[in-house]
Order: sequence, then structure tokens, then C-alpha cells
Amino acid sequence: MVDDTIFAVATARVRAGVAIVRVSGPAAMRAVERLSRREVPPPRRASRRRLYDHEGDLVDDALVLWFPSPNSFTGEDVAEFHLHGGRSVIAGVVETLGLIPGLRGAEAGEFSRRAVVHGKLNLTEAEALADLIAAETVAQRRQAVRQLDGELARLYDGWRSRLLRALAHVETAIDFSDEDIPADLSASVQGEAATLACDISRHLAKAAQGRRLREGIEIVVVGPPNAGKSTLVNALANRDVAIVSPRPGTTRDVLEVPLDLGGFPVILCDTAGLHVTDDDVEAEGVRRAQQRAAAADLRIIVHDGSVGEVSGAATVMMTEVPAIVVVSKWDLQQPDAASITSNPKVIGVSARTGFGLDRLRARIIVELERNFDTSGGIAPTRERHQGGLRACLAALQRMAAESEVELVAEELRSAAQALGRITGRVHVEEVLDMIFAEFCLGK
Ligand SMILES: Nc1nc2c(ncn2[C@@H]2O[C@H](COP(=O)(O)OP(=O)(O)OP(=O)(O)O)[C@@H](O)[C@H]2O)c(=O)[nH]1
Ligand SMILES: [K+]
Ligand SMILES: [Mg+2]
Repeated sequence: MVDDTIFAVATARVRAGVAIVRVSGPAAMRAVERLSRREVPPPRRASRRRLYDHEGDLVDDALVLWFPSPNSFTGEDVAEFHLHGGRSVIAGVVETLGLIPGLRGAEAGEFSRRAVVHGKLNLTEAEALADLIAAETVAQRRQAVRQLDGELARLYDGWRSRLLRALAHVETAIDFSDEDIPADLSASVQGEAATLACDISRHLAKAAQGRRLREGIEIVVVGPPNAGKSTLVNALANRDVAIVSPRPGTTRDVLEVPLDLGGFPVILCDTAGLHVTDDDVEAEGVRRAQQRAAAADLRIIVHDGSVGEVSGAATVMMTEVPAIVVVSKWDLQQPDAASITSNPKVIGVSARTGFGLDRLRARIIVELERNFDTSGGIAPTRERHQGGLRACLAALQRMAAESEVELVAEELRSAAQALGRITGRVHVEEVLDMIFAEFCLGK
């Protein structure tokens, strides 16, 4: 794999001023020489070069950058061609590259994978790179940049060093003692393991936060039929995404609308009106609505302000789950609605006039800031991280029940290994396959 040279268009496939084609591997120098019919330019300096295709036709007047190994993104010889972004220019260069012996088109994520293999990036940093490229909101960007900066890897590597130090102590004891670990050593190793288990558990508790920031925070809009849920979703999204009609039972499926609210990636879900029904299609809609609401990060409970159920709104606030109570159709408000205007937990909204919408948005953002605070310690962002952390905790727990020195050492080793697999200190091929499968081409 490392013998061949790969190339790919690193920029998006849309008409643009500039397109970048990247080449990495031992034949990168040959690629520059073939295309430009000159020697490679000085390292890391943008140099203007005419580029020719395999038939000698002038294809572009471009910039060429040369990054000799090991000072490149992948750690290999890397060349970058900054072309004019026309389709035919790109096609001409790509076709010519493909005809050079030893060169082939890169697979998705292959550049990053080589960077990992050559020690330029650790696994969590490579994952963060994918997250950064996919980031659409400020909160997602912040989380990805911190992880790319190595914050997660430093944390895990630090824990792993603590385990390896403890292991070293235990291993010296193996040479001296017969079976059982000496009492004073046992106390200090078990004490260290217990402290570490505490730190890991605290960190694991933030896993849901980390994943939600990466994948989107679910806010589910629920309430009785015709309460104005779909109208509210459209108003918050500033788009006409959901069907609205005066007929109750309009919404059946759960409709997901991705939104950026105050920098948080939100998936706003419109649902079917909750009620008892004989219609099995509607009943399925209600079931899905309830299921989604149960798993939501935040609920917006909508009460119909045009009918006399406004006073019931107060009771819903008693639930444990984070929820915001909205009384809709404020422009048609009932006389008793006035009694809840004073209740700060209930927000009157009219999607028709726009009344209360800014207040509702602000309340949602306050809830998100409370539950998804990004300023504290970094969180695990993937199932893979959680799996490794849990495996480490399990080994530490097993160790706590051991007194035989060989077995204590064995569990310490497996706890350290579980952490090493997360950052890639312990190399595992299938982990690489899994991670880089989700990358885009040219990265
Ligand atoms: N006057 C007024 N009418 C509204 C307001 N919001 C919604 N409506 C009307 O209420 C009716 C129901 O609105 P929908 O948004 O379809 O209600 P829903 O809760 O999604 O209904 P289902 O999906 O059937 O459960 C429609 O005729 C809307 O035009 C509002 O703020 N003011
Ligand atoms: K409706
Ligand atoms: Mg609806």
C-alpha cells in the first residue's frame, strides 16, 4: 500500500475559481516533472508552472507546491497542483496523472490514513479532521478543532501512561514475590486504578453531549392534533418544510429539520398530534411521535391557545424531562390565557404574527447552553471512544478483585491497551478500515 502513489482532487466538484489536485507517495516528484516538464520547485513555495497533458497540450498555467517527505500532510512526498477550476482542466490533469506508472486514484480517506500510518496524526485527530470538514455550526467546529488539536488524545495518553507506570511497578514485583502482590504495592496500585476509574467515568458521562454535538441535538415538538406544531416548526426553520392544514391529523411521519440555533446543531422534529385513534396509520404516527419525544434531548410541548386547554399547560412543566411549554395561536388567545402570560415557564407564540418567536428561540438556546456547555472538559465524540473507555473500566474493575500478581499485571495491560486502541498507539487494521471508510475523497 505504501509503495504506490495516490492522487485525488481535494476540492469540491463544483465550478470554482481554483481546484486542488493532491499527489502523495514516492512517485510524486515524477508526477510534477511529467506535468510541468521541469524539475520540482523549491520545497513549500508556491511556484508558477505551465502544465501539459500526456499529448503535450498545454492544459493550465497553475501553481505547484512541493512538500518533500517527511514534512508533509501524509509524511510522504506530496505535490499539490492549484489549478484553474474548470472541469476540463481538472480532467486533463487527472487523466495525465493516471497514465504515469505507479500512480493511481486515491480511495476515500486515504491521505489521512497515510498520515496516521506515518505518525503525522493520531486516530482521534484523524477523526476530528473528518468532523471539522463536516462541521456546520460553531459548536461542532469548536469541538472538532479541540480534538484535532490533540486534546482528547493527550487525555487518553496521559491515562495510559499512569497505567503503564503502575504496570511497571507490578512487573518488578513479579520478579521478587511468589504469588500474591505485596500489600503496600497492592494498596498503591489499586488506589491509583480507583482514581483513574473515577476520572474515566466522569469523562464517559459526557459522551452523550459529545455525540449530540457531532450528530445534532434532537428537539421534538409534541402536542395534540392541530395545536399548530407544524406551523411552529416552519416558523423556527424560516422555511415551509412541513404541511400545515386546518384538518387534524395532517402530520403522520416524523419530519426532521436540521437547524443552526445559536451555533448549536439542532435537529428539529415535527410529529403527529397525540391522541387516541382507531385509524391505524394515525396510530402509528402517534406511536412514532411518543417514541421520538421519549428519546429527545429537549421537548417543545405545544398547547392550542385557541381552545380552552391553556390552563392545562401549567401541569406539563412538572415533568422531569427538559421541556419548554408553548401556547400557540396567541393571536386567538382565550380569556384565561392572560393568567399564564405571567408564568415565565410558558411562552405564548403566534406563528401568524411572529409574536413570541424570538423569546422561544432565546429559551431554546438557554436550554442548549445549560445541557451542552462546550467550555468545560472535552467529551468523547464517538461510539468507538466510549467502547474503548468502557473496556478500560471493565479491566480496572476486574483488577480490583485480584490479588495474584500475574493477574493484576494482565488486567493493567489490557486496560492500557483499551486506551491505546482509541488513539492508535496500539495499531489495529480493522479500526483503520472503519474510521477511514467515512472520509470524503481527497482527504
Ligand atoms: N391564527 C392562527 N392560526 C394558526 C397558528 N398556528 C397554526 N394555526 C392554524 O392552525 C391549524 C393547524 O396547524 P398545524 O400547524 O397544521 O397544526 P399541527 O399541530 O401540526 O396539526 P397536526 O399535524 O394535524 O397534528 C392550521 O389551520 C394553521 O393555519 C397561529 O399562530 N395563529
Ligand atoms: K393540522
Ligand atoms: Mg402537523
